[in-house]
Amino acid sequence: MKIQAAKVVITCPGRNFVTLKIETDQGVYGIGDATMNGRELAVASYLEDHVIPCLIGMDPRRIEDIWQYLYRGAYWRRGPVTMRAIAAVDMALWDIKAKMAGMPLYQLLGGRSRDGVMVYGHANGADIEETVDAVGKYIDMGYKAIRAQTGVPGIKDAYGVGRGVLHYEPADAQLPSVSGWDTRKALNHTPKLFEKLRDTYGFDHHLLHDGHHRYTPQEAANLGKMLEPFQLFWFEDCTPAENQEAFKLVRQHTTTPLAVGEVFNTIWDCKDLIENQLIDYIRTTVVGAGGITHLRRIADLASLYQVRTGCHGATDLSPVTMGCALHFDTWVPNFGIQEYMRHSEETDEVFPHDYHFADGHLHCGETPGHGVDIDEALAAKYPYKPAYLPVARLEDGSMWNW
Ligand SMILES: O=C(O)[C@@H](O)[C@@H](O)[C@H](O)[C@H](O)CO
Ligand SMILES: [Mg+2]
Repeated sequence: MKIQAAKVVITCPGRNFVTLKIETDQGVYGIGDATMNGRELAVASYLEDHVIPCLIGMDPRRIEDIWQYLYRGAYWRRGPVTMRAIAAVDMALWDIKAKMAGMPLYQLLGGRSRDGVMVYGHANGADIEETVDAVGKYIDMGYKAIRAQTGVPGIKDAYGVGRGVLHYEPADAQLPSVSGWDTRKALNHTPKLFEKLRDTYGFDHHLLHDGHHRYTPQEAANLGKMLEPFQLFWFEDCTPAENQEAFKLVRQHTTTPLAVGEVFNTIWDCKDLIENQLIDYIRTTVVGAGGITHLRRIADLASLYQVRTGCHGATDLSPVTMGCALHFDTWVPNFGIQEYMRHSEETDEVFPHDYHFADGHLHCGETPGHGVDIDEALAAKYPYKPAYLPVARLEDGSMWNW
């Protein structure tokens, strides 16, 4: 069996997606996601110019060997571009293998560990009242877990506050828009949001919060401590994690569970955090961290230390990643939660899929493969549009972490 052809499809049904399609000499094809929000064309070129020429003629059944070929063979290891390109190939090859086996992907991974995948949605609002209403809407839709973000008085476009209710989309400008940040104001405001949420809805639902890399370790520890009475499911990206040691300081001071890893690419980025039990949830996902083959390794390492998975699932991760993640989540023994930001209707039409939401959970389908396809004719109707994520500046103009 041979890989006969492969191509990259770029489409923008509301936001940009980069998709790899691998075709075999036996008529079976597989699909993989290679989207990197705001830097899409870099991965498309990496695949078209440097990966596809090597794939032609290879045996698509050799998933592990091809993974190692692309990782070791590049010499330049790791990084978001390389690992997304490898991830796209890996997803497509697992799709092909599962289609050939006539099984849904989770069966190949080891079979079902749970009936459904608990997901969390994004509730946000311009102020506390709006966010409290938004959380209520998610509860009404059946969600068991909800991430809550709110506008902060005096901060321009605080992180996580979108314009739409269900389809919040941060990458929306031809050039990066400038948002504001002020740690003091956020520290004053955020605990009030969670106090109000618990007063209004009680303690039956899981609540989550994303710090989006804004705090220093000491500030993160302070916020984690202030949030303890409200029993969060997790406090995410409380401080930048390039320096994994930084989490020691946070950990020493708070029992609020910590989640990190949506910007990680490999097991090496999370090794120290996991081995030192400095986090509770690892957020690496299929597209970001080298596909199913590598994500499985991260999850196995994490399981030794009682760290559970919490795959990133924002809208910039295409339905192809979501499909793969749901098969992974259905199997992985140390599953924690899955993020689920809904895609627009246009996106769902371009990527027909068999997963569905019911009762606070997502359920992968039983179609052989990962269950997500691409309608290329429809994709062609939505050409690529440059779109950047915002940047953040402090009041005095200094750059900060968005
Ligand atoms: O937790 C999250 O979902 C966020 O941190 C993401 O929305 C993130 O901002 C985007 O994926 C960036 O592309
Ligand atoms: Mg996040």
